[in-house]
Amino acid sequence: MFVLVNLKAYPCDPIAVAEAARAVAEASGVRIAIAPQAADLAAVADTGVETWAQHVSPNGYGSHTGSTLAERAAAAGAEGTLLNHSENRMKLADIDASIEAARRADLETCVCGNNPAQIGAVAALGPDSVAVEPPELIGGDVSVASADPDIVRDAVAAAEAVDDGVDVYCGAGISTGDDLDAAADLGASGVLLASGVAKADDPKAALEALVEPLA
Ligand SMILES: O=C(CO)COP(=O)(O)O
Repeated sequence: MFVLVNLKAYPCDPIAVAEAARAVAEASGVRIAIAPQAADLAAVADTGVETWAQHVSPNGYGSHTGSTLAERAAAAGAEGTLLNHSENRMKLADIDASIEAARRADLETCVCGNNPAQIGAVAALGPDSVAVEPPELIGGDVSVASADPDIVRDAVAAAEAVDDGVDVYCGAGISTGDDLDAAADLGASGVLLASGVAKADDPKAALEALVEPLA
C-alpha cells in the first residue's frame, strides 16, 4: 500500500512531518510520500522523503503568472503530483493538460475524483493513479472505507473498466491501521490522508500506528 500524506495548507511543520515520514518509511518498508505546499517542495525533498506536489498547472514555460510549473516542481525534487483534488478542482481539459505537463517533467500523477463516475472519467485520461475522496468525509473522523465501502469498490471497478493499469487509491477520514487494512480489502492499492497526520500532536506516532499492520 502507498501512503500519500497531503499537508494541504495546514499549519504544521512540513520538515518535521517529512523527517518523521522518511524514518517511518525506512523502518517499515512502506512507501510513504509527503505532498507539502509548493513553496516547501525543495526543503521537504531535501529530507529524503518521497515528495509530491499538491497540484501542477496545465501550462508549460511561458507567460503564466501564478502557475505551478511541473518542470519546476520536478526540479525542486517532486516525484509526483496530485491533480484535481476536491479542494482544487480543475476543468477536464486542464486535467488532461496537467497530466501531459507532469509526464513531460517525469512526475507520477494521481488524479482525484469525488465518486466512481468521476474516477472512470479521469482514468480515461491515462494518469498513473486515481484517488476517490468523497468531499463530505474529508477532514472527518470516519474513514471512507467504513463509512462508504461501496464508493471504494465501485471506484476500483470504474477505473478497471476503463484502464486496468491505473492504480486506485482512496481517501477521507483515514487515520488508523485498520482504515488502511479496510481500504486494501476493498481493492485500493494506496491511501491519501491529511488531518490524521498533519493535525496530529505526534505525526511520527500517527504514521507508525497507520502502517503498523503492513510493517
Ligand atoms: O483530502 C484528503 C487527502 O487528500 C483527506 O483528508 P483527511 O485525511 O483530512 O480526511
